[in-house]
Amino acid sequence: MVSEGLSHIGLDLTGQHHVLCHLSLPNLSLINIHLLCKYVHLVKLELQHNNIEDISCLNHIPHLIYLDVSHNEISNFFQFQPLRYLQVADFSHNQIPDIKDLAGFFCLRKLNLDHNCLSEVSNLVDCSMLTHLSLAYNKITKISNLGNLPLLDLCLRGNQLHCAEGLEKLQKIQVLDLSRNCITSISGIQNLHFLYLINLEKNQIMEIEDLKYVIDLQMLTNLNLLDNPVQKHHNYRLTVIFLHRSLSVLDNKKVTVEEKVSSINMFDPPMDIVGAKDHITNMVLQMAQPQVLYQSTMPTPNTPYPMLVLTGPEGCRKGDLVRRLCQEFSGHFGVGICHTTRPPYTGEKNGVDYHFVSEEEFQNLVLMGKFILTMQYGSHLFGLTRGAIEEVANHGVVCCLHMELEGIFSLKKSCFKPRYILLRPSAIEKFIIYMKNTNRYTKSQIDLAVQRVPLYSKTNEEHPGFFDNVIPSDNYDEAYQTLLEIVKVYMYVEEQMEEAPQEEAKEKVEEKVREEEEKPNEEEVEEEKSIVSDSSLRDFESVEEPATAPVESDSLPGSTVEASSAKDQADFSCQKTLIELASLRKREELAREAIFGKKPGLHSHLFKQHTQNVASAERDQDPGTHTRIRSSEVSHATSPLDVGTSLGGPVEPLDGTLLAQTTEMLKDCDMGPRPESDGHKNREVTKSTSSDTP
Ligand SMILES: Nc1ncnc2c1ncn2[C@@H]1O[C@H](COP(=O)(O)OP(=O)(O)OP(=O)(O)O)[C@@H](O)[C@H]1O
Repeated sequence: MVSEGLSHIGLDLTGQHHVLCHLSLPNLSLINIHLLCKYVHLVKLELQHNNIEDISCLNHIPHLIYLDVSHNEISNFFQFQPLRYLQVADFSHNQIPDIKDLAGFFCLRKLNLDHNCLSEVSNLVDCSMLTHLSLAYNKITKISNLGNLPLLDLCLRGNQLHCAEGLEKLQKIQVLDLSRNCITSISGIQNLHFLYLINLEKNQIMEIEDLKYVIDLQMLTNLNLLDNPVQKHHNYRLTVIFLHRSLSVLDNKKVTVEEKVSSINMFDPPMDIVGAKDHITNMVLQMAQPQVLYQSTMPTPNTPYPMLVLTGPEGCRKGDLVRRLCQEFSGHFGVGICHTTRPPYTGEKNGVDYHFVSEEEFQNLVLMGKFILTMQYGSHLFGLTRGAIEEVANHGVVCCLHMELEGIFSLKKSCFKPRYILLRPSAIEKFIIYMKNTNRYTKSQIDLAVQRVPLYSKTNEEHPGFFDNVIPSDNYDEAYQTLLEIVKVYMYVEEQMEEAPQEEAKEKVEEKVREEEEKPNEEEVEEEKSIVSDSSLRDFESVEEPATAPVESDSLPGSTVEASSAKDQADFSCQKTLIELASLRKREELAREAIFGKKPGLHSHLFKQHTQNVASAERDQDPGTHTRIRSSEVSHATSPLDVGTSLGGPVEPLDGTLLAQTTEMLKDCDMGPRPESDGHKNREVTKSTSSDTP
């Protein structure tokens, strides 16, 4: 029987004789193997699935490298002289109650003691070559005595462990199987940085929180938490995938790219996703409501309603800056008052600083589709309603707002095209001191604000042009002065802010325009020349209209895609003669007056560019180089037209052509106002209007 099991000819230790060095005798019901004492040259011995109890004959086989005595009846583990060359030993499926001293087994690399009766791990610390140890299905209750074995692979499956403590020093370990135990906490594995596979199937891990110990394991790609209570958690899989970005297999199932993206979008969505979601939500809710035509903010195809938005981390005093600007230049700017669920700070007034509402009220407003954007900041909700902007626009002034970055990402998706100014604290220490000194902010608020400072800088770096300007916010007064300079340029308000001289200049221009209208056609070219040379006119039109390409005029006014910002228009507007500009401006004013039903106020001068569509439709291009204004153009503007007013004020004369164009434009977009005016602030129309479209 033995001779049949022998194989593999090799040299004996002297190197002079050939010997058969492998012996395999499995499944033979062997009980006594004493005979093997004579086979001293064996290096590999396989005796699995027999009935062997005594293996002391191994004392006589000193060169053994591989030994498999699994599935026998051995209870005296390693009761033989140390086999100093033994590398692989399989003693699984026996009845071994404890591990004897293995100090002499210098070369032992793999030891399998599965399915025995071990209640603890012991006597292995001297196995300085041991890389694979399997102790599955024993009765081990505690991981101990593993010292700093160079283990790469440890299996403790099917024992009675309650925790993972005791593994801390196994710094090289790569594969850890702790499945089928009663483990509730995996504390102890957090520093095993080479782990790439952890099997925790069928344990008692309850909370996602318990997984914090694996979060820092950068090499971990395969985690099995099957049959743990934690799996019942809402969004369990995406949560784990999010917490551990390098996982490629979770619960024996491949982690897909879609899951990775979804998990990030769910738990740490990029700002543009947050903005887009917020925008879509608000738009869908808005569309479920009867549609309203907002007149005051209604952009022409090329001219957006002017708005100014200050952003930056909480505590950079953007709110104060907005309020100060609007107070000092109330004729030009008005604060758009947002809603919030946060309680008012000392001195804050409802309806002035915010509309302070309860969470329930806020949610109701959300469901009513009132908001253009919402965001949760800290534990409070903030939101900007369409009405808040309209309120300011009705006064014919620029709407000023302040908000966090998420708000901007959402607002950028809307039809509004504000100017965005970033207030950036560069001296963080000073920023913190200011926040502390106000006694307004809690520590966590300060921490959050400080933590978000880099977010703004990063957005500014990664999205060039995202903010129109960046102002250091370290010094409040300097920041205000810089802001003033900037808004003058943006909003064309320099003249109006400095008032008298510009007003005069404006009047002069208007006078010239009137004169122009009254003059016979043939004199126009001459007159144009004289007006161009008028320096006061040049002052009034101090900002040049940039050169351009034609613009598509069939865009949906106010649509997310089409409404172009004043900034964008710089690229599209025509080079016009000064007289033409003056005329256009005049006619634009008249059109506005008709729509608003009142003098439009200064903000019509705050538009950065002018309605090129109107211009191209209205002007009569001379075959020569000059553009002529038909005298009829302006005189038509005096024909009275009965249009319902948003404010119920007197109806001003309107240029019929322009109104027809506007109505046509609205019709094109399926959003024409109802013929009968209801005299209310806003009129309902049947379809989506100038408000945002998702
Ligand atoms: N509708 C909104 N959308 C997004 N963010 C908003 C909105 N309204 C206010 N915020 C922002 O929420 C944050 C908290 O508002 P809060 O009024 O408490 O700030 P603050 O202490 O006055 O900050 P700051 O000094 O920067 O004005 C601020 O950054 C504010 O700009």
